[in-house]
Amino acid sequence: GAGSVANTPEAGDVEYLAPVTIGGQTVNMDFDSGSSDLWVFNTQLSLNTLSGHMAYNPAQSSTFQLLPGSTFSISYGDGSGAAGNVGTDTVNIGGATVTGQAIELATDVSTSFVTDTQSTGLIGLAFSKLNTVKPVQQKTFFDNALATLPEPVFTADLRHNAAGTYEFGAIDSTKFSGPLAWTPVNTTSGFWQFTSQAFAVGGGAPSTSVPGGQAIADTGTTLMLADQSVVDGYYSQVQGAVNNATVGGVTFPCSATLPDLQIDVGGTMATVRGDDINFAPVDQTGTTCFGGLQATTVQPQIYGDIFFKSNFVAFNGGNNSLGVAPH
Ligand SMILES: CN(C)c1ccc(C(=O)NN)cc1
Repeated sequence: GAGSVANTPEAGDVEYLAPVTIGGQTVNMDFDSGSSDLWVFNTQLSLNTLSGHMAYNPAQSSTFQLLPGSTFSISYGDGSGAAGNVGTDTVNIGGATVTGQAIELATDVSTSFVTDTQSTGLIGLAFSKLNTVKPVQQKTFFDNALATLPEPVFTADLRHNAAGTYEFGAIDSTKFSGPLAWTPVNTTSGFWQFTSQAFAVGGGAPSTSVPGGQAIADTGTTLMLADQSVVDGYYSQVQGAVNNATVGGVTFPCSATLPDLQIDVGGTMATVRGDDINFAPVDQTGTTCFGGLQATTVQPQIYGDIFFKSNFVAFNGGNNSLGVAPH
């Protein structure tokens, strides 16, 4: 059946957590459409590492089974990562249930995961070809659930500083305005990748072509990382915007009025609200603010939570497409 859970932004909308029940144990996890491993903090980790975290205890689950000899090791775009061993258990997300789901048990996690005490791990929702388990690659929760879901979809409804929803198996049309604009997904990279070749600022004339012209929909990335041409074009319209090497990206006066960004998603222009591009102050005085839109020098571009705060997104694993609408 379908399943729906509330998600909650951590402070500053840095990441969005939602409850997942594994072998009867409910933990909060980071739903990540930009990776394909489900890994958890668990009782194998040291007490120091576990301090402040919830943890999954396989010994307390009557349905846990170890996968002997299986290991995982994952690293993310920001240099963070985790590694460990693997078992299977029953996973239930708001009623959507999978038995025999690969549960990757971290025995090593990088610092940023240790300090992020509200998160018990990640649930990867990209394509299973990116899963890192060896010797036998494992499937994502969504892949395993596909055949049993009423509709082969999951949806992300992320909001600024407010509860939203992750839903499996249904599209709740009360969560967005107007029709969903559907775009085909190129699954070759293993990401939810689509064509994004143009942009406009504050309703101005659309740009011509953005180099590379590809982007992925990634709920596990906080910001929106776009080609330099998009970043330059956008911030040229923001008084006082500068590339601030010290803080590592574009900043502007917190008093600036930020224009909306229109960005191509498979041929339809989606809007990212200017307010959501004012990400956070960089100093205690709240004078200088850090942009939610930043540059990436690599392709594809990464449309993270900044994009999702203005756009409801449906991920269709039946025909490999993305549906986008303002919310
Ligand atoms: C350190 N943490 C919480 C991360 C979580 C997710 C990611 C990521 O790139 N997801 N697509 C990176 C880091």
